[in-house]
Amino acid sequence: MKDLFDDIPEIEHDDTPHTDVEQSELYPAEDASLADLDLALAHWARRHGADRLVARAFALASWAVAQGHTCLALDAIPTGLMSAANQAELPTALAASDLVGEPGEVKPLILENDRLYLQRYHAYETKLAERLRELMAAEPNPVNVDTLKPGNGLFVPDKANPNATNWQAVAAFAALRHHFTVISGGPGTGKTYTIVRLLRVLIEAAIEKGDTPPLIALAAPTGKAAARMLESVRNGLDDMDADTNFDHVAVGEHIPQTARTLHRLLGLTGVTTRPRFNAGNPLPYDVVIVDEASMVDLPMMAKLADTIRNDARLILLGDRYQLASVESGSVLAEICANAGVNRFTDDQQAAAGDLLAEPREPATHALADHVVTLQTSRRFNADSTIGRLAAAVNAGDVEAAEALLNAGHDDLAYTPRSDAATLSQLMDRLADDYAGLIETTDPTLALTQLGRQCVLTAVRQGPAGSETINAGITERLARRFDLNAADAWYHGRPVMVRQNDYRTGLYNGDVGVALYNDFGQIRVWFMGDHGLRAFLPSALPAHDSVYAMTIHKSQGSEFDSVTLVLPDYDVPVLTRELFYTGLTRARRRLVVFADKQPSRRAVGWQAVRVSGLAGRIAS
Ligand SMILES: Nc1ncnc2c1ncn2[C@@H]1O[C@H](COP(=O)(O)OP(=O)(O)OP(=O)(O)O)[C@@H](O)[C@H]1O
Repeated sequence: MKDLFDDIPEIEHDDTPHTDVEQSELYPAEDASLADLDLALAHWARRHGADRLVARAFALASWAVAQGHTCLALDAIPTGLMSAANQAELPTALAASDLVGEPGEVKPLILENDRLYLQRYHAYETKLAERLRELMAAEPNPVNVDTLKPGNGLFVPDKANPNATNWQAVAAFAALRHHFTVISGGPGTGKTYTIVRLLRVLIEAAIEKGDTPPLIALAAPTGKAAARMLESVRNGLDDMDADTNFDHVAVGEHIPQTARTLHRLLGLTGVTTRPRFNAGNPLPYDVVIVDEASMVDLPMMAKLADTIRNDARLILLGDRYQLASVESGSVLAEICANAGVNRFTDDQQAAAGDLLAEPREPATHALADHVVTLQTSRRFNADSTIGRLAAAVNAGDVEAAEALLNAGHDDLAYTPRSDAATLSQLMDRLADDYAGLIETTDPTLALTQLGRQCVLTAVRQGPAGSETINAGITERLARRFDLNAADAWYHGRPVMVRQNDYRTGLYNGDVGVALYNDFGQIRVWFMGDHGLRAFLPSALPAHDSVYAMTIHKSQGSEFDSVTLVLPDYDVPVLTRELFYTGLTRARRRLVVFADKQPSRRAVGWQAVRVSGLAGRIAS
């Protein structure tokens, strides 16, 4: 069988000097936002016969991907990147170019309905949509869903509202009846709770029939998220222990004791972009569950869907409102942002019976029956200000968000300033908190404190950036404890790993702490699946100090207490999704430092990523 990406040629890198094209001819100096890679692609196009306008379109298509879009919307090119006059001529130039093709053609650029794609991204998008449609079209072997029904013990009706639809049971129902399901929900809405019960039904059904129980894989986009997923699944199994009819041993032994990164799962651990597993060599698992799916970018999701056997189940868990992946695409949000969410076809409504409390208008959308959003957070009850703030931010309700911030509550404190003087006072206070790390010699205590609190920032640099806050706290601690400022490794230094490292088993986002041992040597301690692990500083992959981290880096992590610092000036990254993701990292207490104007703007501004995925899946 052919590999999904076999017929997509890479654009070759050509190192021959190219004096024939003047850089300034293509890119006036003010085009600072175009990166070297964008420029290199345009030069490649020029050398392969593209005129200036088409070469520029190559650069812009590459620029669009770097901005997180999967393609360039021709009707929304910033005039700073291409003049209106050139934009008017662009469609004719593209139509005349040999380097630009239609869908189905093998050309470096593909033009489809005013969207211009680098061919690879067009292929990722079309193949992913095609693969999801294939998975959605097939019906798995029937599993008895009676155990999900209210009163049967597995999904208990909500005491406050016993007659309402139990969306957790409906999510399990959807996943039992389909090969592709998305279970979306905010923090603590019971995504893992649902999955553990769903796996139990699948495993028990197989055991009862005398079949081999399903082979299950748990995976997440980052090592940190994978570790959290595993912990939640273990907790979920323990919770289920309260149920006397449950054979923990029989079920538990078929639930994996590891959760892997997607890179690991697919065998993408080298420098190659081609995974070891693909359509021709699919994953051996019967059920693949991916947590924190909002962080999965388009290329990874396409590769993942490609590896799922036709008779296996792919279940994505995540929060559709969170920040999308740093790379291109916002696959989860696109799948969830359509008329299919919590909507069911006639057929499924009949099968669901009283799982759906009231009859609903039958849905016809391609994703109907496949996407279920969980509604009730167990972490944030109705009185939780963090929960209400999260809802207001999601709804883009600036007034409600502001009222909550200003009202003052036990779980939420707000300072409407984030100027340098205010942040300096904040760093004084934080240095007091983090002094505990320097005073302890116990790695478990130190790591527990680091899991309890964190400062999250919108940006890395500048007065309200994570680098500045990290440096400020380090400086204060160095003064107070008379640390050697030149020594990067001081007792109590918290660090965060910046890249996946399969040699040490340390992953991007893992947090450790440096402590002197009894022999006067520094060791950096991390909590692994099987307990504490210590490393020599020189053995660590790339890392940074981590009193503060960016909200992007915090995805997939949670802390009891979060201090959220937004800059007092506008930055493009400051969007509703960023604010929501940052504030929902807090389990119990949130402290916000944010100037009024930028935070108002963030709540009102939703990030939009140009992509054709939703339309393709629906079509
Ligand atoms: N129906 C329920 N009845 C009782 N407790 C529940 C129910 N659903 C979830 N919980 C509890 O709520 C907590 C959060 O659930 P869970 O970890 O499954 O949520 P999640 O959506 O996976 O959260 P996260 O955002 O952390 O990924 C857990 O302690 C779980 O046991």
